[in-house]
Amino acid sequence: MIQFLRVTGGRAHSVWHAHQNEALSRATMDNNPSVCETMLLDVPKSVAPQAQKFTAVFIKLFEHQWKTYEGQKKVSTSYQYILYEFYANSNTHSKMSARKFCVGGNWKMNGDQKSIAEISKTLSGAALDPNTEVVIGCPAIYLMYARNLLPCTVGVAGQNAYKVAKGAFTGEISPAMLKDIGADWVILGHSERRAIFNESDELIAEKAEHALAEGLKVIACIGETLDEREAGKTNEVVARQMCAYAKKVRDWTNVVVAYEPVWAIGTGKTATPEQAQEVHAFLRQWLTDNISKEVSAALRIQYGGSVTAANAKDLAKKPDIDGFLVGGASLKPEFVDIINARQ
Ligand SMILES: O=C[C@H](O)COP(=O)(O)O
Repeated sequence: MIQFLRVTGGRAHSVWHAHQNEALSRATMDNNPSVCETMLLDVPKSVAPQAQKFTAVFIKLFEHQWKTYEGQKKVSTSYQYILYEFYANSNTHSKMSARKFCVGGNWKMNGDQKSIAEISKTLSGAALDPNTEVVIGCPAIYLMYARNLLPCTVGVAGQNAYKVAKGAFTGEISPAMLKDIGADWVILGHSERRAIFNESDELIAEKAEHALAEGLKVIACIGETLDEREAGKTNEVVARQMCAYAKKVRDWTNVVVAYEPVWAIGTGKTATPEQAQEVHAFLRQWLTDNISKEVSAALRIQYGGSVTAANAKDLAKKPDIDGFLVGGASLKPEFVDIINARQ
């Protein structure tokens, strides 16, 4: 991927270079820098759509070049600096985008037909970052309704599913049923299921095993309580929860882990980006040590717990945070900004 982006970036830059003289002379003739800017911005769009993320860098490149062209000085120094920044930026971005950012909205036991229609309208009318995968965890009774209203690019998740396909399990739903009505994901092991409905690590792992076998993708939740954090047991707790999943999950391709510190859920008390990153980095290392380097590099780890539009951007900058699982804010228009946090 890094090599691909280097090549793409390099190719886009070569074409930019080929156009810059013409652009600058046109701008000079017209005495109008915007002519030059328009021409240069067209280059990455036409040559390398994959490199559109670097548009901001091209604007910067243009600005520096224009200033130096006017002043006829330090052209090569600023040019080298900008190129350095361009490639540094490319590498950072490629590392971050190796795992597709994934934002889940967990509506929990909220919503009715009217509010679901409104949220769906907001999401349908918004420009959602195409580099972010979006999944909505909807109450089971509204899943089909939401599926029909949400943009087709948005996945739909059940918030629970039992560990067998069918039978005498009054009140339960199965992964097969979720798939049958168009859901492609299921959220399992949420702390509310663990605390209120007494779901054990083992039951949650069995549910994950069965859901994966039925072809659903799984958001596998983990996270420590406040007491556990204060007792210095955060790593021990999340490792125990991961161990339970690992006993049942053979193929991690369709799994996203959601790290949700229980003390941050619905409390307005978000983990700082540093606190979240620390646990995510621990999980990444745990995956390397206990599963494989490949799984560790590819598995997406979401952060959940009082994520809002105000804190999403800073959290999203952390290298091991690959998305969010959002509760309250996913019911509001600000969910769009959370989806677009990496932009
Ligand atoms: O599944 C989502 C989490 O429980 C976070 O909920 P929250 O964003 O309302 O804190």
